Amino acid sequence: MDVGEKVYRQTLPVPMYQNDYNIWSVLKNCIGKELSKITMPVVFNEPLSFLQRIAEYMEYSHLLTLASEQEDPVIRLQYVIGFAVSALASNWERLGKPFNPLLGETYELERKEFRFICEQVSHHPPVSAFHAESKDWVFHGSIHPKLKFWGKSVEIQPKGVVTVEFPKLKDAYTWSNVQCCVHNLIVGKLWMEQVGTMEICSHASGQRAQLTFKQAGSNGKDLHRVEGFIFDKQKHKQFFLYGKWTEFLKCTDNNSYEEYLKENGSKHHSCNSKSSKSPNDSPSHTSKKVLQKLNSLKLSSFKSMSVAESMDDPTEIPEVSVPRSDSAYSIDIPNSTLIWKVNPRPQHSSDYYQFTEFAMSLNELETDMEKTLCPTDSRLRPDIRKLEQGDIDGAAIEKTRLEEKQRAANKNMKTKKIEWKPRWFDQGINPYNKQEDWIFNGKYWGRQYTDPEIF
Ligand SMILES: CC(C)CCC[C@@H](C)[C@H]1CC[C@H]2[C@@H]3CC=C4C[C@@H](O)CC[C@]4(C)[C@H]3CC[C@]12C
Repeated sequence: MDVGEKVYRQTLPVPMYQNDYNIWSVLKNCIGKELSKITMPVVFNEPLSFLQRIAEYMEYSHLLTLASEQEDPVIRLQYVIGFAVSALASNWERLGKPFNPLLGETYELERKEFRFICEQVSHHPPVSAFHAESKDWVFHGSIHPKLKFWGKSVEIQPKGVVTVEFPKLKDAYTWSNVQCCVHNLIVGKLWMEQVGTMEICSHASGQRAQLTFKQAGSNGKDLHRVEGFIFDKQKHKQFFLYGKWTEFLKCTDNNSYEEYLKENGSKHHSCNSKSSKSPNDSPSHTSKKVLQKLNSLKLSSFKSMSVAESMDDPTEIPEVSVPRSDSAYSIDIPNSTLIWKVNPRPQHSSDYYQFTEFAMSLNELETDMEKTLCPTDSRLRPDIRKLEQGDIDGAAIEKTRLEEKQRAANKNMKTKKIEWKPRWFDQGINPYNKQEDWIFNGKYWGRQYTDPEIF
């Protein structure tokens, strides 16, 4: 470490309260609701706001700096892909629910390499917009998490676009996030996977990468696995990428990969046209046994779920168990380079909501920070602070108070016909892929806040 480099907190004030409540007893009342309307008892929460959770994308931001230093656009693209995959790593085993951000809530993070700001720009539907910048790159986007219940599992689709720009290089990349599935809502131990296809486009070079986040599969052998290709402008496969979003990402040229396939064909034959189709075209089906259980729970709001469509799928793993990844299956293809590797979790992580070291630091009120912090910053939320300190009852009281305060404020605005306007982002169109997006207005760091009182 450099002398004088800032040290951030590496743990929380107290270990978490270990609850053994059944999540289904709460969730059965939430079927069909959107994420911002799901209120769960605070014991299911982790002491972070969803805005802080988005800031966790930044843990491996050095990959963007590395990318900005590359002259070869295809190597640059490799690092951008590494960054996109690395941004998901902190989700591994994180099954606590982050706090729903209040409308107008903000979260800033200033680190040596970058500064980051996130704002809750809409409450119904919930949309969070973020913008990070360093001297070499800009990373921004908006996220609207959409929830879909499938009975024993829930699928969360983080709608929205993310963009990386290298202004000096006049280069830009966009992609959208894959889906996140949480399993075993009714019985068994919760577990999570990221599934779907991620397409990363380089708008300057016309190159494109397609990555498949695989479903664990019937024997769990593909648990957390990511695979895909970089295509050149003529749509020829140029590089093969492989790894796990929880561990690492490697890259090799397509010739080495094909050579490897010829020699090891039967052992490793994924990522053909069949599996590169989104594995999530058919979300997990609900088996008869589970259906019976659901019926016995007499769910009134059950109509909104499509559970009856395909009742038993014999190929499916029983969802009550957590699949184990077959690490022996880890492949190492000749001429590979390691693009990204995960930081190990702190030893005490399981007593602290499975947080990474980076996550542990996010709610820290650093010395003198209060003097400059925007009054709507997540760090100043009393419910999150109380949970972090182990005061479950206090956190619950504060959480209810804040939610009621927000409801009253919304009602008040409605009667006065005032429309909420986010302070730091404007609704606009993404210049690269023309999708709807939220654009940073640049004013936050001037620190002239005209803050609404939300806490
Ligand atoms: C059972 C249900 C209702 C509770 C699940 C709560 C947790 C596990 C859910 C709720 C919202 C989810 C997040 C919503 C959006 C994103 C952005 C995406 O880029 C990575 C995954 C991530 C960060 C999800 C991780 C899992 C998540 C935090």
